[in-house]
Amino acid sequence: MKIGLVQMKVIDDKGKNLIHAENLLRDAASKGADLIVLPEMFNTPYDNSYFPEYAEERGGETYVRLSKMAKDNHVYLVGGSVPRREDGKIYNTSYVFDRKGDKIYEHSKVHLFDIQIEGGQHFRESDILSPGDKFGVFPTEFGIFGLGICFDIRFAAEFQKMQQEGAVLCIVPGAFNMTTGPAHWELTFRARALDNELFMVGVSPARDLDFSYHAYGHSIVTNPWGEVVVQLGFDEEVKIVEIDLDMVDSIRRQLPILE
Ligand SMILES: NC(=O)CC(=O)C(=O)O
Repeated sequence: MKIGLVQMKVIDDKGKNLIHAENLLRDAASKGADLIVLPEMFNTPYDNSYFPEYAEERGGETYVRLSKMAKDNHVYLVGGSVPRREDGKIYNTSYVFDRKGDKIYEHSKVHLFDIQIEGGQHFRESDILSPGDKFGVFPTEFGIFGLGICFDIRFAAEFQKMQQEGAVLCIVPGAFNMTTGPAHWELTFRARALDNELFMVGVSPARDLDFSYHAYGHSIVTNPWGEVVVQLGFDEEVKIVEIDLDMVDSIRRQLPILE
């Protein structure tokens, strides 16, 4: 299968972010992508101060546009994530659409990004966002896939559970930063892939020094042997990556740790 990684720049204008995502997604689809992944918080700058203004209910403008992008381009789409409003709370939510534009799954970030690294990054998503309460998997024509959002990747047991529920590939829209990115981005994607002998796909926003939060970029695909299949730089880029999902069974047979 071919995966389109859309490492896009995100600005303080939801309408322009949506148009930009549509254009980049069309480009990825025209190059043969079956599954396209957008970054964490792709319609808003990644900063607590923007989330209330950008938040929409499920079924809002961003949701409708994502569904149309999937249908018009006949692709599976993991719509990065967006601030979602429900019952007076805001969640960091990722919607997944199939080739017909039907929503087949959604995940709200369970483990919120609250860190205080001495001399480095500070962030408290929980000042504004509420956590999701579950992880799961969803079927596709290629096999069963799992989904987490950014900080969720640090919780190995959640990915082990997705593997036990049949996942052969897990997708993580994420926005690590210039403290955690160089230290842990590649490491966590390789580790979760190797622990569970599956493919991992991570898509970040491109870095933009005009905003308070400097995303690491480096969108990545890692394989069941724990290798990096592809890793981008920090700038905006659309990349198509071909993977062979038969590698999952092959590695699990040769190195039967999951048994
Ligand atoms: N956006 C995030 O959740 C960032 C993150 O997980 C990190 O470790 O950095």
